[in-house]
Amino acid sequence: MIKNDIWIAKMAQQGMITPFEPKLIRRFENLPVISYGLSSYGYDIRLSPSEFRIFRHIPGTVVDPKNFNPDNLEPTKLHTDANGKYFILPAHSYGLGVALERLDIPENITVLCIGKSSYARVGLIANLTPAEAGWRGHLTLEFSNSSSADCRIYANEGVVQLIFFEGEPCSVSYETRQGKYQDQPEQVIFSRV
Ligand SMILES: Nc1ccn([C@H]2C[C@H](O)[C@@H](COP(=O)(O)OP(=O)(O)OP(=O)(O)O)O2)c(=O)n1
Repeated sequence: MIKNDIWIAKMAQQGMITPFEPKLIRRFENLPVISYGLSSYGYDIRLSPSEFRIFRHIPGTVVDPKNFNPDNLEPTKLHTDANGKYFILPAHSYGLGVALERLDIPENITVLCIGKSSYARVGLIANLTPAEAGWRGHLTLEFSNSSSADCRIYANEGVVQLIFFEGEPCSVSYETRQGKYQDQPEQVIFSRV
């Protein structure tokens, strides 16, 4: 069953989401922000200002998830203006960022990471991915700008929402099988095999 705000707040106190914001924040220092924090049946995490990378084509090469070449993912600059701190994802491009929050997923919970409507409305698609039972770390977040216009993506503000589902206890969790993306730090982690 999908977990509610009461359960999410209780588990966050035990370390499931760090830092944790117990209500949905829509303004910060009197300025509107892309919302983050606890919602009725989920939690909206923020984009870390630490790093954002954008795919670029290197003529004569093909991106290989089994043998990833970091040259294909170029770091991009963090900008600042009166509206906040932001990265720019160019039109029709794909970029990777990282979550500001550290997660520690319980052994009987699966998390779905899905997009926020405000970004969906401007053409920014967050790739739909799971965080598995027993996984810990900072999520690597994947975005595609499907519109023909460059788009801002704000750091320190809401970027992706998490939905928590409880299941019967599993026999092998991400922790017990020692998954390769366990304990991700607050930086973009490339595809591995
Ligand atoms: N946006 C996301 C979604 C997930 N993860 C982390 C948490 C997941 O538990 C872990 C593995 O996710 P998948 O099972 O989708 O990845 P793979 O199947 O490719 O890897 P593995 O073989 O480790 O399961 O990656 C992440 O960093 N960023």
